[in-house]
Amino acid sequence: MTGTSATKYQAWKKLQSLHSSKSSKLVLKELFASDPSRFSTLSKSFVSSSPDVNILLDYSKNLVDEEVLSSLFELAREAGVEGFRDDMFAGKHINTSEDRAVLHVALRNPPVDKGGFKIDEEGVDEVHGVLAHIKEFSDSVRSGAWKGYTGKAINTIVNIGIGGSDLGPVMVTEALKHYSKRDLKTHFVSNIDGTDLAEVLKLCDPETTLFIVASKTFTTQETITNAESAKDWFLQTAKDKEHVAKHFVALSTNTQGVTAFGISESNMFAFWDWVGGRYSLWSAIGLSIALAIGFDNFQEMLDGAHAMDKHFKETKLEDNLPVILALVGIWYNDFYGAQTQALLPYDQYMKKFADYFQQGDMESNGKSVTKDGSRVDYETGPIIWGQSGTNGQHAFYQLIHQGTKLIPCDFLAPIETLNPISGGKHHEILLSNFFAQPEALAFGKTEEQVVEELGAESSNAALVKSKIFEGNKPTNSILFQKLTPGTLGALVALYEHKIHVQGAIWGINSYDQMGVELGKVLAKAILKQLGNEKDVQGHDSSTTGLIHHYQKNRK
Ligand SMILES: O=P(O)(O)OC[C@H]1O[C@H](O)[C@H](O)[C@@H](O)[C@@H]1O
Repeated sequence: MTGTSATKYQAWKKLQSLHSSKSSKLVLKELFASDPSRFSTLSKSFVSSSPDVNILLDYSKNLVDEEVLSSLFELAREAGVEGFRDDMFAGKHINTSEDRAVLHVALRNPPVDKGGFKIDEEGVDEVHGVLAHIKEFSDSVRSGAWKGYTGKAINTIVNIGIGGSDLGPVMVTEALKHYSKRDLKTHFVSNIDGTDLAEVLKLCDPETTLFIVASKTFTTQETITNAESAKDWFLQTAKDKEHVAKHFVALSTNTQGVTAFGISESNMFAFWDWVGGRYSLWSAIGLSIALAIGFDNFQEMLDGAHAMDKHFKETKLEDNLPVILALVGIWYNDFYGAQTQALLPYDQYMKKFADYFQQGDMESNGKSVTKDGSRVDYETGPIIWGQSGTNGQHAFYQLIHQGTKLIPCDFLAPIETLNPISGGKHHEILLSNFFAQPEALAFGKTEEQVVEELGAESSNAALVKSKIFEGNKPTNSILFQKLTPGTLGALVALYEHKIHVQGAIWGINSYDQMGVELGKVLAKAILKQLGNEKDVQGHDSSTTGLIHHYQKNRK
């Protein structure tokens, strides 16, 4: 079961020996040549009718054969992935270090009599009440019924939050911009750097701006400081503290912190400790999303995620999309030594998708001890990076094609564009690139092809070498129908569950984030010492030197 060191599994040992014995033979060109049905065998669909979602995962361009794949599925079984998944859905406290359930799936779960899972955990029965509150509030702001202190409707939303209280809403409001109410501007302030807030405030009118203070703990220094400064800015004009109620709402699990800040409980949208920050966009933290795209679209996103939850929970491992993504990822991460994983959406609306999963994946699986406290002797979470195609092609793809590093890539694209301008010409060009890149990465270009192409110039041996593409670079291609709220919900849930499966196999706790604490504690101690050179105590000479340099040179 999870908590076990992954190297102890028989299947892990088998995969190690398979890697040594056959990795040189896993050549995509040959694998495809010897099996004309490779695509149909190694591609799987996820289809939902309500909401309408259709996602095809083609994983045939991976360095795997039947034996490797079946050993990977054996690994998942041996590691107890199915039981661990069921424990999550049942509300067991799988976040062991914090003794918490992990129930982002409950946030998008319909009522049990409408086909939802039965989940027993305190707070789960409050989920639909909070959603109703989100609906009521977002409807009233969007319709103009909610008035600011001078009687004007709200036309600007500022979400103040950081990490999971920022990245999800930022990514989704961008991804679903097509569905948004354009006369309601949405801004996000996260950084403690005063520039972030100052630049956003320049775009705001206190009479028509609504601030959402989003913080699970309501203790996060950046968020509370930004929220206090926003309140001061607001009161410079509004004067009376009573007016705060019309312009500030809070999203939090900490009622006491919220009321101490001056926001009344009726303007607070609650969630629960079993919602991890990086899994919280489905909760009250999604209020800015509901405001931007309307509650019905927000609900459709939840429904799309729930459809993926059902797929993950009920589909056998071999046909289970999150499991497949997780296992091929482990193959490269732990046996080929790949350090990173690129997410490359060929959809401009999804330009923040990789940024979002940097926190989603790296904060979840950036761990080096197992749940039972042993140091792992294998690699855990990959470095996640990427950006929208085709921009990436003109920036970093050179290294993916011809560099020395193995970079597994996920390509994602919609079949239908939401903006078929110029008769759909742009989309055809975009998709031709989406098809071409994985093909080029897999099959490359041989020396013979280069020589033939170069003709007379082929006597220049260095030129020939520089134009060879070795190929055999692995990719997944994910083709979905259209970027609807339901589809986005399903895609995000797909990657969430991929992270869960990988964490289960590595035996680590994907649901705490102890690694972000130390820097915060040190910063608080340093903040107290910044006033006076004499107070700078207890640091190494580098840190002391840097602080003194700052103190001597500040104006
Ligand atoms: O929502 P908050 O409590 O303000 O937390 C915001 C963020 O704080 C930390 O950085 C955590 O590592 C993140 O997981 C969390 O999302």
